[in-house]
Amino acid sequence: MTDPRTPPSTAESARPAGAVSLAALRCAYEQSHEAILVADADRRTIAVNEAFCRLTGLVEAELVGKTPDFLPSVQVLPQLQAAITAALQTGGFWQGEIHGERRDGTRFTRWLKLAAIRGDDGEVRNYVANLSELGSDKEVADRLAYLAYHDPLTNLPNRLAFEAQLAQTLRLCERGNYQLALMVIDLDNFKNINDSLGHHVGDELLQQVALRLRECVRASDLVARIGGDEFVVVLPEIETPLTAARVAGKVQLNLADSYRVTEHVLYATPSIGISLFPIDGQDASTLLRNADTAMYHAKNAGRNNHQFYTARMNEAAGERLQMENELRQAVSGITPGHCEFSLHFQPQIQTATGKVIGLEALLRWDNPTFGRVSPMRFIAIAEETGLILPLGDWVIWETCRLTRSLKDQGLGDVRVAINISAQQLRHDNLLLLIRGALACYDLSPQDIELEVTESTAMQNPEVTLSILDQLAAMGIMLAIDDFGTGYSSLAYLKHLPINRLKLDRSFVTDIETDANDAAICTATIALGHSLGLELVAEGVETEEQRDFLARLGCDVLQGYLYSKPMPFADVVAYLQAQRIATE
Ligand SMILES: Nc1nc2c(ncn2[C@@H]2O[C@@H]3COP(=O)(O)O[C@H]4[C@@H](O)[C@H](n5cnc6c(=O)[nH]c(N)nc65)O[C@@H]4COP(=O)(O)O[C@H]3[C@H]2O)c(=O)[nH]1
Repeated sequence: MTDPRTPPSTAESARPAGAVSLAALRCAYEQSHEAILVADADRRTIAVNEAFCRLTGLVEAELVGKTPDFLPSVQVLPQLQAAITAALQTGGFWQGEIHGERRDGTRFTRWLKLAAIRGDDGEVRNYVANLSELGSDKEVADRLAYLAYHDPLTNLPNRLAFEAQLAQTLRLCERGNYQLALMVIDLDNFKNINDSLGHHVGDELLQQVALRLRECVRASDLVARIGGDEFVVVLPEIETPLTAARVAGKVQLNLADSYRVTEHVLYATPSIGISLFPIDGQDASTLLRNADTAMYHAKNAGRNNHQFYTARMNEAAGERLQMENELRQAVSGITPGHCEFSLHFQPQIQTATGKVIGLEALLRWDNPTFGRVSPMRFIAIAEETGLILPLGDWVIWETCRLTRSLKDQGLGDVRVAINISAQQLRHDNLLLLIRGALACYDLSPQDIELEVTESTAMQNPEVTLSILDQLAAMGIMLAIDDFGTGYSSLAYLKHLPINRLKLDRSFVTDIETDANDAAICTATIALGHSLGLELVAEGVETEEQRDFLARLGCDVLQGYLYSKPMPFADVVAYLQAQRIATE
């Protein structure tokens, strides 16, 4: 199959050079029934043929030297204009249906083919626009082929075109004994950007990414968009895997640069998975599956990196599936007598007094097959599968039950913080659920606090704001967790009804040795205070960190220096010991 982006080859390319005179070409151009416009590299009209003048009702003299763009009487929608520009830059060609108006006000519809003509140095010399009637079998076929094989946003080949071209390239590689590399590229953070800044920003970002990707590879390499923020690059005939690694490095570097979209400066680093033909697969679907697996490993390895597929990764994928099944069973098997989940609690200490003023509830999962599984791991799976909703409900009810138990033991002067994930926050029943659990255990809203991560708070700002407003109106304290790791700005946060910022532990860890981290902590504490927020530092492990944070005026400290998260029975003993010590 031919790339539908490729302009149909001219008859000239099949003839010996010089066989067609310029005069003959001029004549063909003049007598063509199709309206033709030729522009220079700055998109200023140089010439139009008679058919063009007939179509538009304009004369050549009115058009020559004129911009904007190719077709003065044709209205091109702004989105279409961006797509045309992107297509001309990436593939040198665009075609599609357009609507225009003649001088007399009547309207016309035509099929436009637009080609960028480049000189030997690769620079654009001219643009040629060709407008033909819709409706001939050939045009309809061209049009359908174009739409079927293109991603309309970036004008890159779509998944269908990619699969067909990859299959064809693989046959050539097989015959020629060549190696081929397939890269799956996923944008880190794209969902965040799309959710928080809107689809139009997301769309434009994807168009810019498509352009940068094309710039990273040769014209003969295939670049396609196969899903929302998922792109693929195929490098045929590579000598060694090192070539693929080099290109991946280049893609990382290029894509990691900032993007300017409307008034926003954005960052969207890539996670890249690479599979190689023939060692990682002989056919398109195996290669794609394996590159995808490698891409997930790149994401887990901290994003913004590339990973080559290895057979070991499939074992890990198998393990991931098994864990998902176990988690599903564990969630559905929660009964009063049997539960693989439990809550641990970590104290929060008031810096000024050294008193325990709060606890953070942290979920634990002990599974017969996997043993104790880190929440970083199983919560990610629970979020991907939707299991976080029933699991999160359980955490809320269990926290309230144990908070009641603390009160009954005379230890009720601490507020207990609960982590809420993005899906829970946006689920209709959250408010009802919290009201129900508080009422059931005879607690007041001030007995608990909800923590949402910075990135959760940034998603769908309008919806988030409305939910947080309702929670705040109930009298529930709200904290932003992992602060400093996401995209938010304090300017946005000041509109949220929050009480606390939790400084991410990655900044606290190196607070004494890393000047940047110290500066971030200092600035965040000062700015947070100026917005009337309380600052909580997470991950305080040493006395030096404690003293440093105390000097900066951090209000509350939490970390191994005071205590690791502990089971409920231990927390009761801990609080009792604290109480005796301070009495
Ligand atoms: N190295 C070090 N680590 C410290 C220190 N102090 C506390 N930590 C750890 O830091 C994490 C703090 O919780 P988080 O930021 O909310 O991060 C939590 C939270 O995002 C998530 N999580 C835990 N429980 C729940 C839950 O019930 N619901 C939801 N949605 N997420 C939860 O899992 C994450 C990890 O939880 P944990 O493994 O319990 O890890 C906890 C805690 O054990 C320290 O001094 N040094």
